[in-house]
Amino acid sequence: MAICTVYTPHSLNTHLGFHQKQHHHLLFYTKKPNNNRRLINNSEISCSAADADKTVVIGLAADSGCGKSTFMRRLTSVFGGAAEPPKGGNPDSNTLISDTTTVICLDDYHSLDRTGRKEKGVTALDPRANDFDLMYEQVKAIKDGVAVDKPIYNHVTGLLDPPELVKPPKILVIEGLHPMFDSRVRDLLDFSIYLDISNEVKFAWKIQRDMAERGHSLESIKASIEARKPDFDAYIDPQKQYADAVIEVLPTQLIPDDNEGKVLRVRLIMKEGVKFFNPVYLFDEGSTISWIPCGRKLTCSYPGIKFSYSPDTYFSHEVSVLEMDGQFDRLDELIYVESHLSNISTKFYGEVTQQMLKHADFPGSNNGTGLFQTIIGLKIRDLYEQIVASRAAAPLEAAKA
Ligand SMILES: Nc1ncnc2c1ncn2[C@@H]1O[C@H](COP(=O)(O)OP(=O)(O)OP(=O)(O)O)[C@@H](O)[C@H]1O
Ligand SMILES: O=C(CO)[C@H](O)[C@H](O)COP(=O)(O)O
Repeated sequence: MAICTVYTPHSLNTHLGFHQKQHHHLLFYTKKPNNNRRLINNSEISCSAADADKTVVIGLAADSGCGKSTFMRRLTSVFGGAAEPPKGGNPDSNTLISDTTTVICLDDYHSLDRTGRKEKGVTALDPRANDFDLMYEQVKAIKDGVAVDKPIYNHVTGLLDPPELVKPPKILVIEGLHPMFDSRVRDLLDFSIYLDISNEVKFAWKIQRDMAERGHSLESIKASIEARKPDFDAYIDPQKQYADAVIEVLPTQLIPDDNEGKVLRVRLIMKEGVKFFNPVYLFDEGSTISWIPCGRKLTCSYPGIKFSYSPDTYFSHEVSVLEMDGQFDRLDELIYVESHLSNISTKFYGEVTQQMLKHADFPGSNNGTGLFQTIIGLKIRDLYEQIVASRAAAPLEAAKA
């Protein structure tokens, strides 16, 4: 859909019965976007990509191996339909496309390939190994409705492959190490999320994946985490101050001196005052609540489950924090917890539980990581629908004025 402006002579306005006060022009919609001006019946018509059609851009930041792909699978599932790599394209493409969303991985903006980084002695987290000018230009172009030829960083070969075409989707998710690092890119984001995985938990997840699935040794995993840490602290971690929502994953406090890292304490930190985003709350908005739901309606084994909710400040911003410590024994009973949460942007009763059950095999489905990722997915759908509705209403309001 494009928005068109009709510039009419005043006499024609009157003749057509148009009610125009000042500018002698009218707005209308057409399904054929056209940037050219043309004359029809003495009226000049100019059309451009409607704001209502502009791509909504979401940023998801986290270190590698911190659950971005899992989160993306949960998010795209909320919109329905599976996300697939571009058909007939590079089999090592990092892009995932579904009906509504396109997820691009910011690793594709590495300016140095694996050898280049080794020669220069920089990590992929270092801004010098990334092309932020290109990232900005391309995300902006997509947001403005223009397709781009985006580079591909090939994680199999460590090389930069020939580019792939990315067409503007309804929702573009930019996920990776630096979506909020460059202020120009940051300003393009309609909503941003940071996955903040504590060192202990990151280590446990890395071991689980890289040792079990990729055959790496414990020593090499430790060394890789240590080698990345200074750049992680300098360039990745500070981005969390800009995020509209942070999912913080910590060791449990329910088991004294737990060092297994299996039971997790997960905090959903939600910024107040973000347009089109109303933080979730438990029982009573703005109160401080502590809730142990275990009992007749929720089966819990050791060490149980504890929820908390309270207002707080985070990097000088007012936030609401919802916390879950522990894990679910039976996912179908999650409906009991869901029914006590408000502002979760579901379209029907039990939608959170349904989504969680649908992806019960994803990592984190029995704890707060899966629950809060699902809820943020629903909040993003709601944010998208609100943005589209407000953009559609804006020109009509302007025309009425
Ligand atoms: N919520 C979770 N609970 C337990 N383990 C998890 C969770 N999320 C991710 N993991 C573990 O971390 C691994 C990496 O997850 P995922 O592939 O989603 O991360 P990623 O950030 O996309 O990684 P990369 O950037 O390296 O591709 C998973 O294989 C799993 O072992
Ligand atoms: O931090 C990372 C983001 O995923 C990767 O380490 C970075 O992209 C470099 O990739 P590779 O290790 O495959 O060369």
